[in-house]
Amino acid sequence: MAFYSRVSGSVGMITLQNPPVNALSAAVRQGIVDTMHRALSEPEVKSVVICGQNGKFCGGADIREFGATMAGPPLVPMVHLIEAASKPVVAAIEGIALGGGLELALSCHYRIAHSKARLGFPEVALGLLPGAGGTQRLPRLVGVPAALDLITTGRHVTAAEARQLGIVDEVTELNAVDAAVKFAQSVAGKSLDARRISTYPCPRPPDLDAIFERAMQQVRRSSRGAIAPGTCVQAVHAAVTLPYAKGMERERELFSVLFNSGQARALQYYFFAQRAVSRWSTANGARWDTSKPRPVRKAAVIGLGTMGRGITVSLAQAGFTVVAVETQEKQLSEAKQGVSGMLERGAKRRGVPLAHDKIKYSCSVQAVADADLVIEAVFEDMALKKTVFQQLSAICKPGALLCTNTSGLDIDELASQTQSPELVVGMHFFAPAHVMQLLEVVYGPRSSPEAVATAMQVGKKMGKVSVAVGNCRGFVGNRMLKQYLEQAFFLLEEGATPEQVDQVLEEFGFAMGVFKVSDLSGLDVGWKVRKADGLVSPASTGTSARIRGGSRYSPLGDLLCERGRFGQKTGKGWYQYDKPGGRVAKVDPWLHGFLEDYRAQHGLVARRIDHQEVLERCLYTLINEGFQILQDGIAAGPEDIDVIYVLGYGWPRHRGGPMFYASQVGLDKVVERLEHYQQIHPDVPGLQPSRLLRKLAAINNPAIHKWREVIQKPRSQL
Ligand SMILES: CC/C=C\CC(=O)SCCNC(=O)CCNC(=O)[C@H](O)C(C)(C)COP(=O)(O)OP(=O)(O)OC[C@H]1O[C@@H](n2cnc3c(N)ncnc32)[C@H](O)[C@@H]1OP(=O)(O)O
Repeated sequence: MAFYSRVSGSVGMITLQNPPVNALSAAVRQGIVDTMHRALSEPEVKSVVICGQNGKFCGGADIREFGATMAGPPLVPMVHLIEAASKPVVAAIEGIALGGGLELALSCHYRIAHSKARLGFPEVALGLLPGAGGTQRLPRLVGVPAALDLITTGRHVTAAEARQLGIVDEVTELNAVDAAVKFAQSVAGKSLDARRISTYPCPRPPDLDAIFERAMQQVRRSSRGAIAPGTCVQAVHAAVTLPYAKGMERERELFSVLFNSGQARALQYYFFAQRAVSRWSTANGARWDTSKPRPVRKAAVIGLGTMGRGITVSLAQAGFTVVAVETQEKQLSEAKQGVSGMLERGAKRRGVPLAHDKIKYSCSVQAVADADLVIEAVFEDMALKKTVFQQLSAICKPGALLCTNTSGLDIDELASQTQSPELVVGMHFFAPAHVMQLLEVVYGPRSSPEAVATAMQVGKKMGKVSVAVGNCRGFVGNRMLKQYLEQAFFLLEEGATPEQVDQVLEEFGFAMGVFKVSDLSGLDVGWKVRKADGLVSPASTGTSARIRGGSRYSPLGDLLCERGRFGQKTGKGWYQYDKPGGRVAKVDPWLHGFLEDYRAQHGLVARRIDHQEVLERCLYTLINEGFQILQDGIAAGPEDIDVIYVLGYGWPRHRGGPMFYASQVGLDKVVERLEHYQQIHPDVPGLQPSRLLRKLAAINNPAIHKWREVIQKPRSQL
């Protein structure tokens, strides 16, 4: 709602009240309309201030209402009522003015912002455009290039930048509501003719066509199939080419297309999914609201390879004191240089102070003795990790949390090397660890709720989106990825090429196809793991080179590694590069010949594989494993999986994540297609639909938020 009060005798004050962000729900919109009428009808009131309760102006339209039937007064007539008011209306912007909140502010005649406020049009991230006049008013106020930038990227601007752009009239370090009241008194009775943004002509720079062409090219490059950014450009174009009223009609038409799109539904689902994962729960019943984290001031990192360096930087930037350990002098000195460079670049980019003094380097593991939390980031080798955990258990102070950055090894096996297995958890960062937002916090059967809560809290302080997951080979992300990779290899055996598979996946919206990613991360990484698992050679002589444990296996990746083709780092992998370390993937005729020889050697006849088969086999097996993970209680809900895939594996956000995507395709269709491929490839277990997937499909595809009711709680692992 919005409540009305009178301050200093002549100022009508309208306060938005809808915690936590004063979103414009039906009740708030109704409240604004009612209180505006009241302020305009009271003769003593000479001017009006609109503000938000609890230091937040307004977070925009109430996203929770988007799925429901529209109730209450619509936003557009509401903002027109304010702009047309005969008394000056001043927006007092504290905290945030986002989306519909900024549109509300732009309909006011003046805007006063607190210096810490952030303003923006983030609708594009929800698959929308600013549909309450934002696309028509902003270009009139700040010009076309700045409006295109803000509306198509959704970026938030500081109060200082908003002042520079002309979005706000004044910035104050003091109480913005008090400042707005004073300001409102000072403009009472003044003409409002020059203050109604909708009456401004839209600036027309001479190179207008080129500006729009560039904007379209830019969004096409960055949007990977998302429709909202390009539609935002079209709406701003209408502001330049049409009179205001017609521009508003065009904005409404374009908004309606987006609002009713599957992409908007996916992005809005994802918005809430990303917030839902912080309310974690584990298979044995521990929960975010009943588990208290331990205080962590001093952290330590063991092993300063690529991952360890990124983790060190991220911890230091988050304000932790860090002990960084690398036992070899030479590697330690290289790591120091590497970390310093990363910190300097980070400080420059983010305009924050350098965090060098937060880090102490050492060659000795003893240096971590008084750390509250230690993250082991040595090579992915169980024997080595076990030794490190035995050492840590002997050295660290009682109560210290011992974490491993393994990307898939057994957390419980590591915990069993220590005297306090309840204090062992996985903290699986994604490369580059100081950039990537995702953190899988992996609890073993013996990890205490307090240990999970502490790792989740540390991740949050590091600016990560932390997702709590159970302990199994590959956890959530890499376990699902295995199925996806496997299908991609099988498709090559059957007649596809890496570029064909990648093109299909990139058209779907992945930033890079599976083979390009594999070249980027290094083919040798998976090879080492497969070797350690004893997969690289057939179990016994006489067993087919393409069978392991009775199931189909493709040795293609192993064969490339045996030839020294590790991807970008060696200049050759699934593609060729102009030099080792080169970035531009080029089709490699050698690889095509190699695939032909391989097929001939194994009696495989290449066939034409269409787009649909590539997509279905790669995605549906990955999704199927996701259902198996839910069934096993490794992830608490589909949101956890979707957030992991969007933030860690480049799944296109406008498709919501793999589980949401499956819900949109229809679970019965996913089952049907998996069964179809399973009949053709009975030796591929990943094509066998999981029990949970079948169960959900059989009860008529319940909405994704209902799945948790069907997922059986696995028995406690404790
Ligand atoms: C005609 C249509 C015209 C306009 C369309 C729009 O206005 S669309 C909405 C545009 N606004 C946004 O996109 C803002 C979205 N919110 C945010 O970016 C952040 O929440 C925000 C406001 C920067 C605050 O961030 P913070 O990290 O402090 O908190 P958190 O994100 O965890 O949010 C706290 C809870 O508030 C809920 N919430 C936030 N914004 C909205 C909203 N616009 N509508 C409804 N609910 C919102 C959020 O879900 C959190 O609640 P939770 O229960 O944890 O999910």
